[in-house]
Amino acid sequence: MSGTPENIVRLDGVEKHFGAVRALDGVDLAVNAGECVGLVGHNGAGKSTLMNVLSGTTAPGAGVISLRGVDVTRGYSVATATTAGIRCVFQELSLCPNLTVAENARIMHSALSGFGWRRRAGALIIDQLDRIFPGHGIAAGDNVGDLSIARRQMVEIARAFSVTDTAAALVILDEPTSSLDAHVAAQLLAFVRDFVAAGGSCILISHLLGEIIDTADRIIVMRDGKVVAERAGSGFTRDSLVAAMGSVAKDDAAGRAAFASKRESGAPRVRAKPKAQTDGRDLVAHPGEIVGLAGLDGHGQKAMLLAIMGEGETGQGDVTVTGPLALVAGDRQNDGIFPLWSIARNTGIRSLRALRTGFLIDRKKEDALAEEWRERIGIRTPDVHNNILSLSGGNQQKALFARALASDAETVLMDDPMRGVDVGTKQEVYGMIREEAKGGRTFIWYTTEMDELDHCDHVYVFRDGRIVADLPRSELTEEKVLHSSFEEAKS
Ligand SMILES: Nc1ncnc2c1ncn2[C@@H]1O[C@H](COP(=O)(O)OP(=O)(O)OP(=O)(O)O)[C@@H](O)[C@H]1O
Repeated sequence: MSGTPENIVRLDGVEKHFGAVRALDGVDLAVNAGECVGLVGHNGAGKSTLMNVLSGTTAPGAGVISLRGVDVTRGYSVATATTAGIRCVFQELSLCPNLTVAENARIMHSALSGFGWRRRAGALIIDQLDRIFPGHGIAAGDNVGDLSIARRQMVEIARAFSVTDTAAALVILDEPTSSLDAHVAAQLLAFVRDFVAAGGSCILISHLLGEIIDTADRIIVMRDGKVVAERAGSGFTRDSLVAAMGSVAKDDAAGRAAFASKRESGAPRVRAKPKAQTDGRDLVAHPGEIVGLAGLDGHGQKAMLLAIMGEGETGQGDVTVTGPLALVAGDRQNDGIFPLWSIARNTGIRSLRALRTGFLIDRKKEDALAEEWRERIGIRTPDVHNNILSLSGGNQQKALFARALASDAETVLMDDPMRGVDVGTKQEVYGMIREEAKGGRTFIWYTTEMDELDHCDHVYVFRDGRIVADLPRSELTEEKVLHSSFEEAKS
């Protein structure tokens, strides 16, 4: 059972257990040359673990791995995978933040050694960025730690597709568009189709079912560590995919229609004017409102959220806030989780006052809060005392939501918060946000997903650090948002 030479890679009966958790429970999978395989499944289904096995970073507990028809299970490693041209774009990006873009390219491509390596590494990565993301605005000498998460994602993708001594035979992309805006995501997906047409192979992991259906030749659905469905991409609709995932997702259209948008009057809870704003526009959010921030990524939306969070002290704008705030950070790894702490401590950290007994944090109260939210938001873990890093990416994101929603914040700021969250959970969280807003909570929500703007009472479109459009929900259309996003800001 070691497949045929057409199989770039083939797995038979692969298993991986983490204690009691069966992350992979007998997975069979084959990828051929010249095809894009879509991989979908709920948060914690086992997709990233499967990718880690393929890339050689996780050794399976059982099963057979073969490359081009040859059984390579014994001693399979990162080096074996690299030599075979298997490249990965990880969900939690793997670039070194203290190095430049060119230096990060050098780390992956050992052929870039010797005299003038820095110049050659820079040329290689910039050339690939130009090919995939024309107009990317990234320079070879930029420090990766200074780049936005979207740009870091672009560098990681370009690095995986770059060719030096070994060609990229199979590129595995784990949620590659989750922090890209619609325009840049479309550039990537078009490139993937070209790469596959030229004989390359891709595994595309995503929770954005539309992009999977449009891009993948074949779609594999995982549930609880098993492959539960496999068909040609054209054989699935969004609904049949959701059903195969065993997701509880309901069509949210009814919920959205029933949601009566309103612009409240009276004293706002937040009033904020971006630093670069030269006209009279400002962002206003009243109690009970859901306010959306839109536009192409990197045009001042995150700076606006941080200016509000810092109540103007970041110097990024004029801000007036009343009441406590909480932030669901966009960069989960760097700004969101405390990686050495348990799920319970990560959930409770924004509610310390409520969790105190006397001067001390009451661990029983902290556990009770974490248990309550594990149930409410469906965090998949056998134990809330486990380290936060034992959760899948989407489940870590749910813990960050729980942290903000469980807090006493009257205004919750959300920086593209659905990154990596599965379709079923998203619908539940949308419902929770609407309920909380009905109860008087304010949400200010930056999103790169156009559909999510439909949940907002009011949307501000950003361009070049300024608000360029201000749309009540009744006037909101995708066309208007795109038009404003690309329009030059008037000074
Ligand atoms: N290092 C680890 N220690 C303990 N459990 C782990 C570890 N890595 C993964 N798991 C568990 O294995 C299961 C599968 O996780 P995996 O990250 O593969 O899911 P996923 O399908 O990629 O989810 P997501 O869509 O959220 O990224 C989860 O229950 C997760 O908690």
